[in-house]
Amino acid sequence: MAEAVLRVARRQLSQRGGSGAPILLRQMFEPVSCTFTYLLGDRESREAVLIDPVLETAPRDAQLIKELGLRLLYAVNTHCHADHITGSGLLRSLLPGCQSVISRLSGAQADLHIEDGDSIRFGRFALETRASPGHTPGCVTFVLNDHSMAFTGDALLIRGCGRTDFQQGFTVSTVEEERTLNPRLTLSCEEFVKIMGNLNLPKPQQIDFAVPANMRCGVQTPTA
Ligand SMILES: N[C@@H](CCC(=O)N[C@@H](CCS)C(=O)NCC(=O)O)C(=O)O
Ligand SMILES: [Fe+2]
Repeated sequence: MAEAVLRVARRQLSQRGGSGAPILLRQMFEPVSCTFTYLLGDRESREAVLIDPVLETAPRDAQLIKELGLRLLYAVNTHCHADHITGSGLLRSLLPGCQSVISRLSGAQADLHIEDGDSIRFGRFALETRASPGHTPGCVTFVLNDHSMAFTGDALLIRGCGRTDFQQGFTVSTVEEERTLNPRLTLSCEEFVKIMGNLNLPKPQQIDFAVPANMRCGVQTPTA
């Protein structure tokens, strides 16, 4: 499912971090599961993080990271995905030094487990971890430390939200837009619970093998 980048408090999609230093941002798309993967890097130190990589496109992402002269520190997951296998396990093999990351509450394996309030640092920047359960209990949102961007995974979608009935575009919007225009977020609590309990969506096609694989950080080979 499409991942949403939200501009917080009406700020334009920032190319500058809290330190006043330019940040490198790339959005990449995986067409089978319609997943957006985000690469963020510090142009000075060349340290980078990748948010929600997909197994099939991990080699593409690794190639881009090498071409840009970046050093990937973390391949992070917003949640244990049901519609695709994460690329975080493969990336730690393709790019030595990269660590896989997911929330402790996801119950999934990873090199690093994060919790609400934890910061993921890369160069002069950091992603702040905010718990955003609902779609899954372990869903987190990553907020850039200058609060210009938020990566919400499937917890909050543009004009929608992630389904709540299983396992425990240039896609940009703003928190204000979603508060006022999102058809689900403008309902009363009772109406929201009723709608979400009656979506009657089919199971994601890859769920039966994607979730078990993602509980093991995707597909990975042992590191030396
Ligand atoms: N067709 C897709 C899965 C569609 C789906 O269930 N999407 C999830 C997010 C990915 S886990 C969701 O929460 N959708 C919300 C909605 O309102 O549609 C597939 O089979 O892969
Ligand atoms: Fe999901």
